[in-house]
Amino acid sequence: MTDSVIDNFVSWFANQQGLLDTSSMGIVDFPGHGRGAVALKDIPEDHTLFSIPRGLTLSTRTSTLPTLMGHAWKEHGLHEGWVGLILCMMWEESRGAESKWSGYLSVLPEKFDTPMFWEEDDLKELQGTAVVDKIGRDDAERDYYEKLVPAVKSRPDLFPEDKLERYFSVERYHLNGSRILSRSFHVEKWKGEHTEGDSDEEGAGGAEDESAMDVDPQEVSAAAHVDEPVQEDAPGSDVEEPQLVVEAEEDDSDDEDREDPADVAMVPMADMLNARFESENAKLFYEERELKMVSTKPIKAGEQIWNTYGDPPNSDLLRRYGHVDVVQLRPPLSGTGNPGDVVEVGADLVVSVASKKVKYDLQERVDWWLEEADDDVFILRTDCELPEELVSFLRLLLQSEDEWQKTAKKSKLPKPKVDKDVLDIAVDVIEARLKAYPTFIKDDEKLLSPGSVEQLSLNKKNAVIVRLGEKRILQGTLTQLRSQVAALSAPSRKRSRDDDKGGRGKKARK
Ligand SMILES: C[S@@+](CC[C@H](N)C(=O)[O-])C[C@H]1O[C@@H](n2cnc3c(N)ncnc32)[C@H](O)[C@@H]1O
Repeated sequence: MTDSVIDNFVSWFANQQGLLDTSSMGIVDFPGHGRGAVALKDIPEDHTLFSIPRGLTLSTRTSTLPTLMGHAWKEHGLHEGWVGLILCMMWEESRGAESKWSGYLSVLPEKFDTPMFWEEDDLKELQGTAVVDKIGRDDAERDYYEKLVPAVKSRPDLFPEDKLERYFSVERYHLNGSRILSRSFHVEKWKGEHTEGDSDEEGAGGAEDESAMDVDPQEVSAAAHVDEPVQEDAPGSDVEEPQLVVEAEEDDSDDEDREDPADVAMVPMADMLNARFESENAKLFYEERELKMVSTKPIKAGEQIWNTYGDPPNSDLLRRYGHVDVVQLRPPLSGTGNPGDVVEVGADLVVSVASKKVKYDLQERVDWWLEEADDDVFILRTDCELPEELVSFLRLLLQSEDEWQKTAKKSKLPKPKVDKDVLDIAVDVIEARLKAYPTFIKDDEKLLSPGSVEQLSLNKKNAVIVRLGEKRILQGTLTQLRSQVAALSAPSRKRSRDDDKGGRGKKARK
């Protein structure tokens, strides 16, 4: 990206009433990271680096397209998921300089390194990882053909024939979906805010967010902040995952997963910041009329200004952003990788391992578990502890018929207490999970070693880093389990209270 492109973007931002402290922050290329923000001088904590008027965010609330389409917006299902925002982005782009966001859209990426765009040969390298089943290309495409195309065809006045191929193709649809996946924020309305054009017809509104009701200025300081990304499904599914979440601090609603698609917004300038595990030194806050990027730590001149993407595992970083984090790992793991990595262990794998060990049928208790605990995936982390939910599930599967009848009667999940039987079966489960990967740890370490890693393409290298991170967690968990088995088997040793405890010692949910 040349300086002039960035200069044009910065001028556009200023012309649209965005305020950038150009003496404190610059935008430069960071090799391997694309563009990012750099501190041009020492910046104290709590300094506003830039602010963005709400009307400059791009969402289905701020684009005029939903209003222009009227009832057809909802009739075509554009008020659900990301398809509406994708269409707004395509339409704004098709308007060229007439669009308020032309200076922003022209700096958005035209290419992604995410697995959504990989060839089969590269995708094979991810076998066994949490990425494979979550790419969601088919779901996304269904929305394109079933909602977007009929909507576009119904309004040739808005979507002229000669612009369809260039701006409204399925390729542009995926590209804009990936722009949302890697750069959008969750921006809620200000409390009590009423947007002109908003009505009970969800998504029918379209005017800019400037008609907010009067808010006590005191409340401005209680602004909410950008928080962790929601980790859910891929674009095209019902529940979406904006890159970053701005949420009201006091809002603890149970419904937070069911986000309003109108809250998903592209935020010019704020999406220029990169992120790295636990490196955050700036964060986006929202107020009644604007969003502000504020330093959360002192930043030295020359340092990169980092936002947070919520420190997700490498599987999610790769799938959503196209990069991975490699930093120092913490004990019990060693070497480098992403301390936020996880391994997903499906309940179906656990059941298939258990069913080889027990003589009774497990279906009834599995159905009960799914009903009561609603957990069909267990998450192992880099602490290499058995998750308490998995311990509780294993205990359930190992219960005698009598015990199981009592459990069902009490309607209470088994306590996550580890004993030899649980440990033995947990070892079998982890060993079975390791078999999902076609290569061994030593193979991956060799591929990433100096002299070898240079031969790998970026996609292959990232895939190996993701799967190695997961395998190290499994191997570390196996090591811990085996030492627990050895401790329990040692006849003379008095067991400590810790030997008895599974996972992190908390009670299983319920
Ligand atoms: C919100 S944008 C940040 C700005 C972006 N670098 C650009 O050039 O426009 C997110 C994208 O930045 C890149 N990125 C962010 N953090 C990174 C990191 N730690 N390492 C490599 N790439 C990173 C990834 O390509 C990601 O999809």
